[in-house]
Amino acid sequence: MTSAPLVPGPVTARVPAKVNLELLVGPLRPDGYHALSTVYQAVSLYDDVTVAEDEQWGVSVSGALAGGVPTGEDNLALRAARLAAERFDGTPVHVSIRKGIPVAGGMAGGSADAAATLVALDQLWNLGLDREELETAAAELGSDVPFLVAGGTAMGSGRGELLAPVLARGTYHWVLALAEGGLSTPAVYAECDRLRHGVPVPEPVATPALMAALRTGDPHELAPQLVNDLQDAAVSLRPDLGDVLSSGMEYGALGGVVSGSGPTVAFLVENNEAGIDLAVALTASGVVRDVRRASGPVHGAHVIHQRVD
Ligand SMILES: C[C@@](CO)(OP(=O)(O)O)[C@H](O)COP(=O)(O)OP(=O)(O)OC[C@H]1O[C@@H](n2ccc(N)nc2=O)[C@H](O)[C@@H]1O
Ligand SMILES: Nc1ncnc2c1ncn2[C@@H]1O[C@H](COP(=O)(O)OP(=O)(O)O)[C@@H](O)[C@H]1O
Repeated sequence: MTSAPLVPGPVTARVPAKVNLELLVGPLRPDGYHALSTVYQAVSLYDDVTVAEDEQWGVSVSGALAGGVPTGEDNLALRAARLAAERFDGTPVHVSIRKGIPVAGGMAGGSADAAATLVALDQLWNLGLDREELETAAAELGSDVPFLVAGGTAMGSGRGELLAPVLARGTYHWVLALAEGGLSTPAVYAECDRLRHGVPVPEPVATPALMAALRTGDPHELAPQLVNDLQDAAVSLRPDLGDVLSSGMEYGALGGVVSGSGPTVAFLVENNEAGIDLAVALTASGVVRDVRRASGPVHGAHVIHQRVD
């Protein structure tokens, strides 16, 4: 008796969001990107991305946060799948995304989906890619895609795609204030350039005090080191973020910073209980649309499920 050939079943990868603990923005480079020195931390808000063999390329998005995500060729996960197919001789897949990461929120949701797609296809197509091969493909898709493959806490240089490990002890607790609508990353970088016009901008260098704070594992040490050179630009485009930042501090956050290009604001709190208190206070205040609690660091994109058909 001959049995039907085994078809590889759909593979699901889970991928976290990120916050930038430090985001130092250097001069605009000739290729249109800014030189960066950043420290990323992966935090426990997740998208789940499933890839399945199909007759044609496609992508679908579900979940309460799915609004605003493109479902055509612009979707970064679909772009990741097509890039992987070109490079590794793959056939069409359908990508299904369950969104738990705010869209256009400065938490790298699209980049996360691209990272998860690469990791899931590595398994679906049995490619056996090593970390370097995954991160090289990731860098072609966006500056912070390699970090979403890596996860943890890491330093990013170049345009953000060159990663180096950072020694971080402990677990940090975050309250994330979500905003109505998103901010465009290129628009925020452009506003940063506009605000700094005529001011000399040095090459960015990671702050030793931040690295020292991360080695202590103490959120009180980390809080004063949180810094984002895009924050003024994000607040300039969205002045309501100024109120969000001051409310969070008033209600007991140890520190607060706009996440990446915003408009999400990340508040560092002492522990889980303090996170619950701050989330309740911010929600009751009406200054934020919605809040999420998260902790970090967590792992980067990883396979959580493969169905065997
Ligand atoms: C600002 C950051 C901070 O981590 O995150 P988000 O807020 O988007 O999550 C990143 O730099 C976003 O990285 P990513 O979203 O991957 O950006 P990319 O697709 O590579 O670039 C989109 C556009 O952002 C601008 N850009 C991006 C990276 C960089 N180092 N300099 C830039 O000027 C450029 O205008 C570029 O065309
Ligand atoms: N899979 C995806 N998830 C979210 N946004 C996506 C995706 N693919 C493309 N995009 C586009 O990327 C833009 C930036 O989204 P996102 O990566 O969530 O934010 P940010 O760059 O602020 O971290 C969105 O406005 C959306 O148009």
